Amino acid sequence: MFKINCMNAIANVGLDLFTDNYELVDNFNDTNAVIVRSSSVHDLELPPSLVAIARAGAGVNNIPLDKCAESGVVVFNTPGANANGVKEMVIASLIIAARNIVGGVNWVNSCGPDPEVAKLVEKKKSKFVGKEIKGRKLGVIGLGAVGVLVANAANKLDMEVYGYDPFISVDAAWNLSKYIKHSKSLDEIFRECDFITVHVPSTDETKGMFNNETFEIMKDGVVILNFSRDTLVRDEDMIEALGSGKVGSYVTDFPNPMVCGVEGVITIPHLGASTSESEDNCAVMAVRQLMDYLENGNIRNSVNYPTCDMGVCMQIGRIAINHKNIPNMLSQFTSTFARENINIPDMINKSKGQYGYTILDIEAPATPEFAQKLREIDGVLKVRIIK
Ligand SMILES: NC(=O)c1ccc[n+]([C@@H]2O[C@H](COP(=O)([O-])OP(=O)(O)OC[C@H]3O[C@@H](n4cnc5c(N)ncnc54)[C@H](O)[C@@H]3O)[C@@H](O)[C@H]2O)c1
Ligand SMILES: O=C(O)[C@H](O)COP(=O)(O)O
Repeated sequence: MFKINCMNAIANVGLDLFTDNYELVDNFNDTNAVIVRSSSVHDLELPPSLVAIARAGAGVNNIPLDKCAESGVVVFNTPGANANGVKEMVIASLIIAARNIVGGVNWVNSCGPDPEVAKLVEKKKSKFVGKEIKGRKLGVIGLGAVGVLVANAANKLDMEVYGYDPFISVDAAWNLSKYIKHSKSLDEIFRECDFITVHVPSTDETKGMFNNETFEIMKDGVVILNFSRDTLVRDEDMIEALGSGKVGSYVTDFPNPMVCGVEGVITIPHLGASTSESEDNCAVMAVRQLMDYLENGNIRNSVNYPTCDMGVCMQIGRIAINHKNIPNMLSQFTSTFARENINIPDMINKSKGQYGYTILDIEAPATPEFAQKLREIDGVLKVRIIK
């Protein structure tokens, strides 16, 4: 029986995939696997029973990836599963910002049940004249699952779209419309664009990429959309840039005490992926990946361990080993079985950065004694008996 702890509400269509061999538990401390959305895992002690964390979503900055890898805990995410939800929100936000819709709606609401409201609206609506997005320049920073969809959709709305992503994947490049201008530098995006939307992960490299220096390069009145993470923007610099008119409007999906209520900021309560479709997609993908890992040892869409797929075990036994990516691991694993005269008809060994993963199918039952011998090898982080 596998114990699963959901740290956030996860869509039933995903949870319903769990068979009788799974139990949903409230306690993080003796769970085998966790499903999480944006709750932070950083300050939690990882229990020895924990083997995997599935992020039902894209961003994994709420999970201590290295600490997990070091404890043999595989972290998964669900690439692309919520991208359409975010794309639609970005397109809505482009128009909301260009047309001062929030300002107009707030003003009408402030009129209360005034019997003259219809007349008043016609008299005062000129205060809320906006601009159309057609023909205006949009810069898309990060052309992954979300960025590509945003770039293509904005192009179909007749915007002139510039895209920047020095690490673009082959798949993303294939999916990108030929009408997107390829920017080779961030400066080009900053210099040329009327609207800039950012779709990169929060990392040490992307942290604070919107700051006084980069605002300096931008056009006056530029509109910035942030559906990635608040860490990408240096808030004090943003507030200054809004005050001086350098930035015309800042739409962010990540309210924090610095930007909430500041004039020119449109704060959305992290709703980019909050659609029933995105929630369902993420839940189904997260649960399928977890089940394949728990039942077969296979890894798909992990952010801290390599992709590794041996299908379903057709041999008598299977053992999965999370370990450091260092010399001599494999020979130590195979000799553990050779000493007992046990054949290994199939195996796979993959690595990602500092970490490695090996699945061994053996012609004998995988016993706790074997597992213990493997655990004692230097560099081994976790050993699981799959079958
Ligand atoms: N607001 C929401 O609800 C919501 C939903 C989904 C994702 N997100 C955020 O958006 C981010 C992107 O999501 P995604 O699904 O497109 O992820 P993704 O991994 O598919 O795409 C990220 C892209 O950013 C690129 N990139 C990385 N560093 C870069 C840099 N320095 N400059 C330019 N490009 C860079 C990568 O090459 C990749 O193509 C996530 O990491 C998450 O933080 C937010
Ligand atoms: O990174 C993501 O996938 C988004 O920020 C969505 O987060 P959520 O699952 O908490 O809505």
